[in-house]
Amino acid sequence: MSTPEAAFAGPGILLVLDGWGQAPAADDNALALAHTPVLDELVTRFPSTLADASGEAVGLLAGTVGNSEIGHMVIGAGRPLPYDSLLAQQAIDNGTLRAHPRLGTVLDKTAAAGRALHLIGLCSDGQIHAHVEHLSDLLAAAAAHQVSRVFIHAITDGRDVADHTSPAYLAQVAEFTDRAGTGRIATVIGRGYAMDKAGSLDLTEQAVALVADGRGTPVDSVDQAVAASERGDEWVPASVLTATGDAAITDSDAVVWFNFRSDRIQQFADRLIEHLTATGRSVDMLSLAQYDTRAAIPALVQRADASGGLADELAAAGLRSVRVAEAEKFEHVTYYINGRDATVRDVEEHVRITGEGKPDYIARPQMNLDRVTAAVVQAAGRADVDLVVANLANIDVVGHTGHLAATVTACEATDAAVGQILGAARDSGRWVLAVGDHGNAEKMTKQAPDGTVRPYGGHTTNPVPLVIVPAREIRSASTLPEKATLADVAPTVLHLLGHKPGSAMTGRPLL
Ligand SMILES: O=C(O)[C@@H](CO)OP(=O)(O)O
Ligand SMILES: [Mn+2]
Ligand SMILES: [Mn+2]
Repeated sequence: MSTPEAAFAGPGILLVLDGWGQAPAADDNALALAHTPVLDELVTRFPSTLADASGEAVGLLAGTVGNSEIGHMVIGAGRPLPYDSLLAQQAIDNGTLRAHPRLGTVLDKTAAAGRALHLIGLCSDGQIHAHVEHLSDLLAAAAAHQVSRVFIHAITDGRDVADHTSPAYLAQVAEFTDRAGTGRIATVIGRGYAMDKAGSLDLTEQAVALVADGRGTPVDSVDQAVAASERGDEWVPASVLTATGDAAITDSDAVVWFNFRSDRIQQFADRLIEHLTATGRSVDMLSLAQYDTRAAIPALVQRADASGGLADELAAAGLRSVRVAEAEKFEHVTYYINGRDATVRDVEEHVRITGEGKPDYIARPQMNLDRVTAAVVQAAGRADVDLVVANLANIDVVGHTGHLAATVTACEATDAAVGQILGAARDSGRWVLAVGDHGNAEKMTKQAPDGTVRPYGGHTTNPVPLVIVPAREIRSASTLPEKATLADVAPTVLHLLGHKPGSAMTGRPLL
């Protein structure tokens, strides 16, 4: 491997622009509509390429949109990692999920005792947190083990899929139960409540009371539940299907969570476990994939090993890094980029920027970007810091609102922040590697199954820009390979820092 050119070598900044995808200019492309002189100049003036951030290139099923977890994990690991959604799908396809001994034991016990099985999860095919078809396999397993009382506690989406599509997914669930010959939808609630991860326990408690105690608005149909929301599928109020009858969790029941991604379901799982324990109910609980809950829940699919990534290499080389992000993406530049490892290594400093009050992303698309930027600039000015790792969250977080004008403002705010960070990098003699973790804001509409084009705040399969800004003016024009993936980021970062890629990394230095 060659040594990096002098203009590139040395301390640097790894800047993840969350949700920064590439697509041709169009009237639903917020990044193209926004006035972004800094980002525009970045990709034309400095070595840049497009990196794959979705599907097989990062460890997802082919054609699956990228997401922040796998995006940051692959950026850190320097190799694609079979993600939980892929592992769950493989376990379904090869029959090991429904034949899982842990599942079999729980189902047999439940059937023998005449107890109920509760299946809780997000009902859509967004494939970021869950896939509704995984529920179908669990229903088939329940039927095979003669569990006759099966209650589905459905969480509606509207974020990873177009809004107002939840009735179609709930109809699909009804088809699954018909086909399996067991199971009924017992409750419905929006993910805004059931999948809060901001610590808003008042929201989580509504989901807990619904599922554990059957406390919610009585409804005659799932459509009635969905129609009661004034803010789309994400905020469907806690609803109890009267036709299903009493589906509260009783002692010795079984609970299986079918989200594969932990971050947004773990707060609910934690609180449900605590509530059941406090009310003297002991249940058998399983989760599809591993959750980061306070009390461990046995999982049906084990996580891929993500060790040997950037954090381990930086620690081995004694290179100091400062990680900066606002609350929404803090775990991404710490826990996920470190390979789902919560250890804070001696050479790491973590800076979490929090705002005041409840964020309103449409009213304040700037979020707390000024403070994130200030923290990055401050860390960049420190001679003892080899690498600053930062996530600028706005493009993705505001993009999720599906609100085009607010997302355009978020892109413009990000552009100005990148401008300031580039200035600080020049002053401190640092290179900057800027990269998206998956697409989002470059596509703000989606065609619904009925042919209508609707606002869409979710992620995309588009590639992401990857740019390397040298520490000093370059004389010879360096170019990057035409094709890259997120797995190339860690090897490139280590190379720019004057080190070899880790032996576990399969990505390559791009310079
Ligand atoms: O907000 C989230 O939970 C997902 C979308 O469902 O986005 P991200 O992968 O960027 O966290
Ligand atoms: Mn992201
Ligand atoms: Mn996102």
